[in-house]
Amino acid sequence: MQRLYRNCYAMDRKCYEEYGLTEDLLMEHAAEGMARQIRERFDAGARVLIAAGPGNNGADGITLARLLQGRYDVRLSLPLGAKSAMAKLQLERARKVGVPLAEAVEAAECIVDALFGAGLSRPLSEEITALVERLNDLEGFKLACDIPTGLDERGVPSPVAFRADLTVTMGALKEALYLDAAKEYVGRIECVDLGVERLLYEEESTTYLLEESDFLPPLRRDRPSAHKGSFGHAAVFCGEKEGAGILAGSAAARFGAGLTTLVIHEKLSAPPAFLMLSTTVPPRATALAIGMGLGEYFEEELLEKEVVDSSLPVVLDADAFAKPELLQIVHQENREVVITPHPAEFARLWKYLMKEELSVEEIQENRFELARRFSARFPRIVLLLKGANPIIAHLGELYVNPLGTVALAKGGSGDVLSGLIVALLAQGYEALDAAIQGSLALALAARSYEGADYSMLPTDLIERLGSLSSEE
Ligand SMILES: NC(=O)C1=CN([C@@H]2O[C@H](COP(=O)(O)OP(=O)(O)OC[C@H]3O[C@@H](n4cnc5c(N)ncnc54)[C@H](O)[C@@H]3O)[C@@H](O)[C@H]2O)[C@@H](O)CC1
Repeated sequence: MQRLYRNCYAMDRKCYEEYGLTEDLLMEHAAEGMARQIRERFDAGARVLIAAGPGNNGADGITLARLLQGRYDVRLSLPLGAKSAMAKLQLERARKVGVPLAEAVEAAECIVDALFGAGLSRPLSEEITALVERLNDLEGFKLACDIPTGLDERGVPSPVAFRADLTVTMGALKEALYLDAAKEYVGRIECVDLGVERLLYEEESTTYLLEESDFLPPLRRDRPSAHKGSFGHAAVFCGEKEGAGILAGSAAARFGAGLTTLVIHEKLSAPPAFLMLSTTVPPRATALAIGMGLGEYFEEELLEKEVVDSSLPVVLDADAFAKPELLQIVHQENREVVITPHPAEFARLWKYLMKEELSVEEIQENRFELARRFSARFPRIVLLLKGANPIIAHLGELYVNPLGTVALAKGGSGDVLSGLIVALLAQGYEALDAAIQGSLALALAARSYEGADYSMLPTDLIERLGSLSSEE
């Protein structure tokens, strides 16, 4: 797990005030971090085009030009000149070592975007937009300095933003790089130390980035005398769209629940043989999941009695967010509760609980902030806000999972996720751990799928659950 920050200003200040470092020193490390990435990828003589802006992001780029000059065929483009004091100083140094200025943007094996970073404060002009488009159209490897040009401090992209293969970010990881929309632009992300170890640079944070190594597969069955009752009993409500409930139930069984029952309204056509059926929650159930394909089958009274009045850990998903009777659960703060809305469902939930209308676009642009606000209002509830980079919120802390792939963009992935979470709740995991591990398992299962990304089925995910490891 790594820490994420809204910005690095306070930590930069600490470097100056407490550690006696200078801006110059920090910048040298920033540029050296980029140079290292380039040296690892390109032989001497390769052409490197660096587009540098007027501020300190540009100054990082100009410093990089100096570091590479002599070994590479460097071209430095300064479309807006050098304006900050550091940019001017770095340009003077770059000139002295003979860095050539590019008249126009020209083809290169490596293209570095150092136009704007953390300081982007207004929309890109037409001239810069056209420049970024030209850079995007070039064929070479694309490296963004700190933050791709065009992403604002939240990570919201301008209509045109630099599309990087690699973003080398300075000092610490920023939330903006992990907004869903930013995933189109950032490419791989590497963080560079700025003259002190990251441990000394970083301050406390309440936001974390999940990594592959955080995944712990469900407990192995290492007690030979154990029986099915030792691994919990997941009860999954299976409603109108019965496929959703069957997927969730199958995922729960595959992810280790000792018993899984589909709670149904009437007979199912052909449930998998390993799932049991019941019209009520079995008395020995240890966790519930409800909402996936639920529709209108179940009477309100039954839901109240079997789900709301129960104290069992519960996952609420999909249609559950359209049922006020089920949403009472969000106020049951002594219960293990995981809610897994996608942005449109979160909008509906927000309106109901917070009495405020939000569009899906507003939610997507402010995912971190809204997840924080939700958690401040309902601290005990575990929120898993779905998206390209799902955010899990609990007690004011956020956990971001960047590991999922676009292969998951298919109906049924969310049903599998609910199944994973309820399987872990049934086995006794706390809600936060169940949400984190379920989310990681889903992402790792998708990454281990070898077919074309458009072809993955939810059942492919379920198949892979038995062989997941964090080394994948
Ligand atoms: N301690 C530090 O401050 C460090 C800063 N570093 C670099 O400095 C960057 C931040 O530098 P700055 O704060 O100077 O910010 P930027 O260089 O990102 O941009 C600020 C400059 O661009 C102008 N500007 C903003 N939006 C514009 C727009 N749409 N069109 C035209 N001009 C626009 C501003 O007026 C200002 O002159 C970081 O992203 C990072 O690359 C690194 O060198 C590490 C240390």
